[in-house]
Amino acid sequence: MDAGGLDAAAREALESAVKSALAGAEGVDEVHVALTADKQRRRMIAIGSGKGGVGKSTLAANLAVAMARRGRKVGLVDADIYGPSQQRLLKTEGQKPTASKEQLRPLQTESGVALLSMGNLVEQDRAIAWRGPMASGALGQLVDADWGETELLIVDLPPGTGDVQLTMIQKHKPDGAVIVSTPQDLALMDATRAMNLFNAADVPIVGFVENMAGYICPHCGEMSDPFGSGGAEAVANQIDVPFLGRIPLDIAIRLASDAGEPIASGDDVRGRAFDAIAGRLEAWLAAG
Ligand SMILES: Nc1ncnc2c1ncn2[C@@H]1O[C@H](COP(=O)(O)OP(=O)(O)OP(=O)(O)O)[C@@H](O)[C@H]1O
Repeated sequence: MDAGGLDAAAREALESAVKSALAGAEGVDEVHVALTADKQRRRMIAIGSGKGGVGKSTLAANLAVAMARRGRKVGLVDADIYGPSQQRLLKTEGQKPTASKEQLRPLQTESGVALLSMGNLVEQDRAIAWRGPMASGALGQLVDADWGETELLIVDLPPGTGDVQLTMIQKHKPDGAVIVSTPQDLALMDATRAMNLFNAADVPIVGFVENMAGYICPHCGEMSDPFGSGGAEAVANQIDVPFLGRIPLDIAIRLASDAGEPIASGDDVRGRAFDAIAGRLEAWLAAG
């Protein structure tokens, strides 16, 4: 009996339903139920943004960690080939992935997420001045690595909507895309452009995330809105894409990232906003 996709409680319920249905049937002395789970296909979710610095890498790292904490086998590809940062966010600076049969083996991070970042493959602080085809080739090696049991691959795309991004999206065809934006109008225009890029490649949009939505003062805890708030949700509603959640601008989020321990990996309440988005992504994956 295939129990793929069922959690422990649902498996138990299925098992006892089968047992009670067969109990007492003629010729049946004992009932043994064997449940198998088909190997789940790997799903790839791209995290994109219309422009740089809006928190795409922060979201990618925290979402990966939050999904891993929800029991998923998660891998993270830092496709931001020109400015990789995941090696820092997931504390693997200085580590080098190994390779077998010409396939890279991802690094295992303390946060439970497998990682491949260009930042672990090229010398630190050396600008990567690659042309498009070389960048695409490098990305291919990261995506087609030996991801083993990984069920969910999160891809942190380079910022913007240029050729490199388009080639990546067309070639590797993610199952869905999450778009990050800050609340200002200009950033939102860029986010809409990013959405069009995915639409052009027939990649479904999982939804929009608004980052740096309100500033929480570390001294008094009061919230203010330096960049405004609610813009991404309004745009998402206007263009009829789901709104996945809002992350406040909070110094604790940056400090945790800089320390290589994404805030979603601990018990800090400020990690909950990422977990809520992970819950929505989980629901999207379950529906697809
Ligand atoms: N919600 C937040 N609160 C506080 N700081 C944040 C938040 N989100 C991101 N940051 C910080 O803002 C900076 C930019 O974030 P990040 O690197 O994630 O952006 P990005 O969109 O991936 O940028 P890039 O274009 O360089 O790839 C980082 O220093 C990060 O720690």
